Amino acid sequence: MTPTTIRPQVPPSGAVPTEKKDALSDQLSWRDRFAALGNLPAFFRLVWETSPPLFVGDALLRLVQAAIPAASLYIGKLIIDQVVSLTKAGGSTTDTMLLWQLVAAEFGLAILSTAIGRAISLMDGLLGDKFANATSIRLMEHAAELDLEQFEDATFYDKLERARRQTSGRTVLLTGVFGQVQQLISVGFLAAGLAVYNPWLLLLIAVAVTPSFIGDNYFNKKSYSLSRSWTPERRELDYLRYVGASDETAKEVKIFGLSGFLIDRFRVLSNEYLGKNQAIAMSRAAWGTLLTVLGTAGYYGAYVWIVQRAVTGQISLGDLTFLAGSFRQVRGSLEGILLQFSSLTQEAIYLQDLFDYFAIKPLIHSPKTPLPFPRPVREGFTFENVGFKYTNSERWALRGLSFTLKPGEKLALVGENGAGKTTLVKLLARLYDPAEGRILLDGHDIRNYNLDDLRRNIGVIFQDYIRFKMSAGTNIAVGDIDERTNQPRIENSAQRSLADSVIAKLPDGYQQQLGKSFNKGVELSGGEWQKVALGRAYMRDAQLIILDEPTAALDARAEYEVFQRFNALTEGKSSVIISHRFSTVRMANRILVLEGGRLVEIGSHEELLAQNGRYAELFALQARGYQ
Ligand SMILES: Nc1ncnc2c1ncn2[C@@H]1O[C@H](COP(=O)(O)OP(=O)(O)OP(=O)(O)O)[C@@H](O)[C@H]1O
Repeated sequence: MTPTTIRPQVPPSGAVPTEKKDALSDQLSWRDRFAALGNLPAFFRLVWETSPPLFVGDALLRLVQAAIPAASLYIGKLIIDQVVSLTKAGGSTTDTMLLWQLVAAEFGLAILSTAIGRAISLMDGLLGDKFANATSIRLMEHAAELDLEQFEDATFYDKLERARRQTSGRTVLLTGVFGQVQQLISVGFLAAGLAVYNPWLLLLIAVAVTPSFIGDNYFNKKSYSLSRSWTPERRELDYLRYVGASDETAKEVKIFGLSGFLIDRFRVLSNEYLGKNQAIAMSRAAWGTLLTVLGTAGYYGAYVWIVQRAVTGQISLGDLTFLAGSFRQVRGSLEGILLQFSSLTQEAIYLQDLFDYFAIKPLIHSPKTPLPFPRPVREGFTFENVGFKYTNSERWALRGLSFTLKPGEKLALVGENGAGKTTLVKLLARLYDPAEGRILLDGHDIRNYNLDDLRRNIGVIFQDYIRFKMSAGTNIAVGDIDERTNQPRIENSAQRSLADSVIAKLPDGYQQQLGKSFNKGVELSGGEWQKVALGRAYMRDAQLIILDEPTAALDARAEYEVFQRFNALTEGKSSVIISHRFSTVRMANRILVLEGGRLVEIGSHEELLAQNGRYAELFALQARGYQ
């Protein structure tokens, strides 16, 4: 197996009950495997929901197909017996008639079997594709509900990754399970025929198939635990492949000459995995051969018994072919079922990943009975002793933060890198909830409002905004995606953010595909992208607009102009601006200075200069740079 097809796996963690299974994956017992089969009903429900007609059609066809082998063997027996009696008796026309009818029936069955086989693969394919699409959509829908914090958790990410892979691989499970049931029914018919002659034959079959089943099961378990323990590395391999071969990284990879470093790392990791996997594959092949020889010996034991009975005249020639054929088929099918059973349970265990992912519930959600969102906001947003720590960090990103953002106020956040400015903004938009204290809106905790209402009333443009590889118009419309067909509004927003002059230069104007990776796509400069992204803030009819340094790539004149216009255009609305340029910051009504997650100063530009504290110091530092 190449690294590309390495099963997505997860490292042990104790967060969710199912994770226990991860830690024990080396000791997957029969009980675990049977327990994993418990996922199948839920899986079938999902498949059924995908398309009831295809599901039923597939099942019915397989039922008919299951009966064909036994019927065909039985007709074969009748044909041979008929031929034998005809050769003995000289053959009358009526007897020959029956013979030809039997041959025609056998022919009919062969055609029917082929046709049904084709129809089944067609239905499996259609159903599998539909199921994969439906699951991908559910996956995205569920991802949209989850918290930002959950995405930043490595264990969660592994789970998401594995679930994502389930969507394409599940067709295998679908065909596998359907095929298993079909084969079981088929074996039932054939075994009934064998049992009529001698029930001991069935026991002999069981003995013949058990060794290779045990062997295969053992090796499946080994591959499973190997691949499961490899999730983090597999993610790293994916990441290396992306960094090593992507339009977004090509520039830096070239400049810093990183390709050798990346490829070496990839090679080491992938070879390590390959080596481990190869070892398992080789011992599996060796043991598999040995155990199959044992099984074959069992089969020939039974064959000898059948042949002997035919020679002594205890059974007819037709019986001989029927029994030998049935025995061979039952053995083959049973082996198939048992072998597939271990891979089936393995698939069912992987299925657990998908269900685990769907079972993750967001912690940030709307209350059952939300308060109506104030329009207009009357008192503003009040931080009351707010503290916040990222899950994966011991440090408080923000602590003891108290201030009020009044309606209509223009607030600027100032502080050195890592001071907590972006974190404050994320808390306002409820991307996270505070660990300590509360944030109030018009006197009520923001958790009491509908989450969508809150977010609809807050427009945030982050410093790492997304450069959608879509049209220029869509790149602005994402600010209020419901208005994406409202061209005047898009153009108006572009005008306000100064993106109109950028778009005017594009060959296809607002329809212009942005991003080089698409045909006829045009790449913008950093500053041009920012003007387009800023347009998103104007698309939205928000009461609070937050700009988290989205202007850093603008030249000084453009940034000055953007903020002058911003102040005029957001008249009456509250705004929060994060910028490291004091020429911008000083335009705000009030400036909030953060240091190490704490509020150290708050006031207007003049007040803070007069205080001669941290702000004055930072201001002087920057001013000196311009002298
Ligand atoms: N997703 C995260 N997980 C863990 N820690 C984080 C995360 N995001 C930020 N931090 C940490 O929280 C602290 C505050 O980060 P924040 O992004 O709020 O700073 P900032 O003031 O916006 O910085 P900058 O000026 O560099 O944008 C930093 O120490 C940072 O390392």
